[in-house]
Amino acid sequence: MHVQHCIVSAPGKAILHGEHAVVHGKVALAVSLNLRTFLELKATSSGKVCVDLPNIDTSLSWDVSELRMLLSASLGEDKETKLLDVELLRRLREFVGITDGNLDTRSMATLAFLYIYLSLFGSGDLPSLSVSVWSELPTGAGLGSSAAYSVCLAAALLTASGAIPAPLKDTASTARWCQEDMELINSWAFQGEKIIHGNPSGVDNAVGTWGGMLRFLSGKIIPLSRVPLLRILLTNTKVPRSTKVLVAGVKDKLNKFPSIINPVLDSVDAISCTCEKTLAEMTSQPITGEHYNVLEELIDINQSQLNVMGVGHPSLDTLCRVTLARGLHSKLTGAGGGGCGITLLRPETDSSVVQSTVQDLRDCGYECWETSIGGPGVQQHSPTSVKDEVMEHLSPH
Ligand SMILES: Nc1ncnc2c1ncn2[C@@H]1O[C@H](COP(=O)(O)OP(=O)(O)OP(=O)(O)O)[C@@H](O)[C@H]1O
Ligand SMILES: C[C@@](O)(CCO)CC(=O)[O-]
Ligand SMILES: [Mg+2]
Repeated sequence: MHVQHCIVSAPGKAILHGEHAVVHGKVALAVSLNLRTFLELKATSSGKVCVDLPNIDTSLSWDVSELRMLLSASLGEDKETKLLDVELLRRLREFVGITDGNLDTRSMATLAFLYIYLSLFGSGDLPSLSVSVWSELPTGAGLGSSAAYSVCLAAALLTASGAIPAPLKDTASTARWCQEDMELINSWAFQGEKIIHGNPSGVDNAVGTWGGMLRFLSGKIIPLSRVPLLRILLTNTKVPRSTKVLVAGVKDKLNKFPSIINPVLDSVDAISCTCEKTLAEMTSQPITGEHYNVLEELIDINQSQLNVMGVGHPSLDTLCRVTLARGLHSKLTGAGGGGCGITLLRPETDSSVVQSTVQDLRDCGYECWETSIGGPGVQQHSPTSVKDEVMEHLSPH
């Protein structure tokens, strides 16, 4: 089988409110970032499947014939399956050499790739191909790098398998899939997230697929079309952590103290709903300082709730303290336990205040970006439309 060459990308995300609570059926508000993951898929005739993941120093290849041995007769028949195929996953874990509890970056990324590749191509000839993925996002830092990776894998492999058409027409530089195709991409990306995360809510892959700002509740995705332009400072504390471990920790706390933790989760839900209402008001009425005061208070309360859930970290306390000393309010974003935080910048926040804050945070060893939010979801690119820097990482000379 010969597959088509394609380049796709998907955005990372920041969660404004509702991380962790969303895993337990509460509302989350999430927004795409202008930092993206790019994937290039090339057809080859080498009889091999090659994967290059430069962000995590990984370069692997397998003979198509050895991958075929992992398939059982029943595989690949249902391209819309919602449940993980535990038997395929068990074989892949054995093949990749993963023992239970092993969460290393390379194994998780390899497992997600092989699972989607074999599931989508398993019913026919397995094609030789090479896939390279490079991201502008920090890996494992709360900005949805696993979801952007999974969305890119799903979009490229579904397109290559012919399950969905390539949307890019002759002269266009970028193109997006239709709603139905995006739903299929999202459902396969969710499988990738399950492999990497254990028990994901699906909010991260939804933002990676659709982009923009979303309200997410129990798998239901509502795009928020009218949102004010928010200025956000992103800070990476560079403290490593694993989303899978943190999500499991909150579940343990909930099981141990249901009457204590359930009300916290309900309260987070109310934070997301109040934030959504405030954002809506900011697009239908003149924006006032009071709107920003409310957004700042919600950030402070939500950060305290996340600490109660056990997903805070001293590095994040430092972020909140350092920014508050400049009058700015911050919270962790994503799974917490280190990783990234967001700081809300008011429209009147002077660039000198932002610069001094960034300097204070750099002095703590952190990395900062003032970012624009609401970038497009998954898209296909023509090779000439991708920045040279990105192409250099995808196909180094
Ligand atoms: N560019 C990439 N190349 C290869 N693998 C990646 C890449 N980005 C993410 N991954 C995979 O995703 C894993 C990180 O996922 P994890 O969910 O822990 O963090 P995150 O998605 O960045 O944060 P959060 O889920 O809190 O938003 C890595 O261990 C790796 O397996
Ligand atoms: C911590 C969490 O709520 C967000 C991770 O970005 C996990 C999830 O929703 O899958
Ligand atoms: Mg993740």
